[in-house]
This record gives sequence, structure tokens and C-alpha cells, in this order.
Amino acid sequence: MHHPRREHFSQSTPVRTFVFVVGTRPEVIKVAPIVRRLREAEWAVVRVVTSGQQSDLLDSTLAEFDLRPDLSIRHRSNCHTPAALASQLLRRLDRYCGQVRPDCVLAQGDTTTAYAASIAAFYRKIAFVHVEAGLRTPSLDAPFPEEFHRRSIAVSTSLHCAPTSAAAQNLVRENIAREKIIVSGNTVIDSLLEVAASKPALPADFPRLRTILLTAHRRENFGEPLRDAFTAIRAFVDLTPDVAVYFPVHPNPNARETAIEILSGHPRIRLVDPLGYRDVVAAIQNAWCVVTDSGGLQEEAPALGKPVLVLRDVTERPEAVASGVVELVGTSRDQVFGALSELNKNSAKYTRMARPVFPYGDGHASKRIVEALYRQFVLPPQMRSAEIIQLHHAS
Ligand SMILES: CC(=O)N[C@H]1[C@@H](OP(=O)(O)OP(=O)(O)OC[C@H]2O[C@@H](n3ccc(=O)[nH]c3=O)[C@H](O)[C@@H]2O)O[C@H](CO)[C@@H](O)[C@@H]1O
Repeated sequence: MHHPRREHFSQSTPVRTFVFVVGTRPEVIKVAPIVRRLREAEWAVVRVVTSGQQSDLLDSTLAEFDLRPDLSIRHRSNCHTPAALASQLLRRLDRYCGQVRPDCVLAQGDTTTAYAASIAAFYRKIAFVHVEAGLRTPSLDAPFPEEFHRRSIAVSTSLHCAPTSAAAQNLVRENIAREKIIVSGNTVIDSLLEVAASKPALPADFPRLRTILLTAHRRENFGEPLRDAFTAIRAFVDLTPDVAVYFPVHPNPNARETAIEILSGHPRIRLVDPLGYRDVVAAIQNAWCVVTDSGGLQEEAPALGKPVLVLRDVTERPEAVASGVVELVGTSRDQVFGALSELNKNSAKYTRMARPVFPYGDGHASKRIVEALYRQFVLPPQMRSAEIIQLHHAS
């Protein structure tokens, strides 16, 4: 990696230790490009810790992105509540930070893992870097508990890597100093564009009809909301013979049971196990549209030119909604059925929504983040000019 300023102190470039803490599939997808780039830097020692938050999906995603954890935290006792996971993680991460003494702890997003990592770093007086900083909804408990995590993490973060200008503005509104914020883009677009460029093969069981790619597993949609949304989707498919559904079902039993109850046994609705990332990218590329409550898919599908209907009433990702390619439809039967019917009937609308837009990044977010880490943790303070960590305004 080329650092224009390295000549200033090339004799004795300090080496810094960075600990990434990840716990779920999207966190791996989103930190992998940063880890890979940072590992190429001679000034960085990189450690990866997995938290055990999502053990069923994590190992395959780690393998796909070639991330070998230095520490995999396993939990003996039941850790199915955010409180149980946070308290166990805090103890384990505190011990690890005490042993390794990193210069910086990094985590992505809004999971219990990211929240615990930020507290562990704070108690040890270690700098914390937050990737995908500044996403907000108006309500502290939606999504629950992620919105609380985001806001709490911001309080002790030393460097906020905001994916968009709007996310950076959210932080400024919370009185975060502008010098602590960079607008990096979202690293998910780095991963997405890299995989898309390698032309991933379509999963063999992907329907050869106009296909809705469906994913749904948000905690706040469990129960009636999911049941309503799935009922509407099934009714739409019944009435539209050239449309199929491809649904990689999340292993969470709350999501899985409702999916099987409402959507199984239909010749044009395919429920499949969770996909590897290459398969997801190929599925998005070949989908007619995406229906989802996932955060990541709201970011990925617009970049691949696919319309997205979001099964939520609010989103912390308003940029693609503003671009007109993502629509918030909630979960009520009428709204979900109506939105699908409209997309089907109104070809002008479909065409408007089916164009590639890049509000979440240009594929170079990890480069900007690694450069910011270099400036913050390696350059002497007098050389960290404001040019580096300035707030870019919306273009
Ligand atoms: C609404 C919300 O609060 N979402 C948060 C959630 O992500 P999010 O809601 O995106 O979590 P998901 O579990 O849906 O993961 C999405 C990612 O997994 C991929 N995928 C999906 C299905 C599949 O079978 N295989 C697969 O690889 C998708 O392409 C995407 O990249 O945790 C992230 C990590 O902290 C945060 O950034 C998000 O803000």
C-alpha cells in the first residue's frame, strides 16, 4: 500500500495492533475488505476475534472471505439474549484486550457484539473505531436493540467511519466532533463489487421465471408481521403465474417456522438454506426484485440495479429510498400485496426502480478507512491535518 507521507518517518514506522471483533454474517462481509487491506500494511498487526453471536452462519462466511480468527469466543451457557451475550462478551473481550493490548479495537454496525466491543475498549482506555457509523432511525427501540447500540457506541468512538454524508450529519447532530468523522462509503459495496466482477454462478435451484429474492428475519417482524407479509407474497404469486420466489431462510427459528408455515408447499416458492455470499450476489443479479427486511440487501440490490421492497416501516438507510429505487412497504397484507402488484403492472415504475445507483459507496470504502487508520494511529499528531478527517457534504 502506498502512503504518500511515509517518507517523513520511514526510518522507524511504528507498528500498531488492530483488533476486529465480529459476530454475525454481515459483520464479516463488511469488515473483510478492511482486514485484507490492513494486513498488507507493514505498520499494522491485525487480529480478528469472533464473538459467538451467530455461530451457525459465521463459520461459512469467515471461510468464504478467508478470515481466520485469532480468537473464537465460545459460550458454554445459553447466550440467546442480548443481555447474556453482552455480559459474557464484555468479560472475555476485556481479558483479551488486557493480554494483547491493542492500539485500537474496531467493530462494524449495531450488533450486541459491536456494542460489547466498544464498552470493552472504553474500560481499557483503548481507541475504538466504528465502521458503518451514524445510521439512525427516529426510535430508540426500532430496530431493537440495534438502534440503542448504534447511539451508545457513538459516545465512546474515536473514529467514526460513516458510510454516507447523511450518516455523518446524524453524528454531527449528536455533537460528535467533525474531526472524528470520515465519510468512507459502506464497505459492503467493496465486497459486492469485487464478487460481482468475478461473475458468480447462479445457484442451480434458482427459478427460471421472474423471481422475487426474499429474505426476512428482523426481530421486530417476528410473529404477525412476518405472517402477514408472507401471506401477501403467496397470494401475489398465486395470481401471477410467471413469478417465482427464491427465499434463503435465516436459521433463526422464529423466522424459519413462519416461512415454512406460510410459504412451503408451493410449486413456485423455493425455500432454501442460507446462501454463501457469491450465491447471494448472483441471486440479486438475476432477481426480478428483492423483498427484504435486511439492512445489507437494501444497500446491495440498488448497486446491482434491482428494485427493493422493504418489509419495514422505517429504515436507517434513507438514501436509496430518496433515489426512488427502494420502497418502504411495511408488513401489512394490503401494502405488501399492493406494492408487488404495482411493480408488476406499472412497467414505467419498474424501469425507474431497476437502475443501478450507488448511494452507499463506490467500492473504495476500505481504502479510505485504512488511510484514516494510518493517519490517526501512525502519523504523529502534528501531521494529522484536518484535510484527512473532514466531513464531506452531500453531493
Ligand atoms: C436492519 C439492521 O439493523 N441491520 C443490521 C444487521 O444487518 P442485516 O440486516 O443486513 O443482516 P443480514 O443477516 O440480513 O445479512 C445481510 C448480509 O448477508 C448476506 N446474505 C444474506 C442472505 C444469505 O442467505 N446469505 C448472505 O450472505 C447479504 O447479501 C448481506 O450482505 O447487522 C449488520 C451488521 O452489524 C448491520 O450493518 C445492519 O445495520
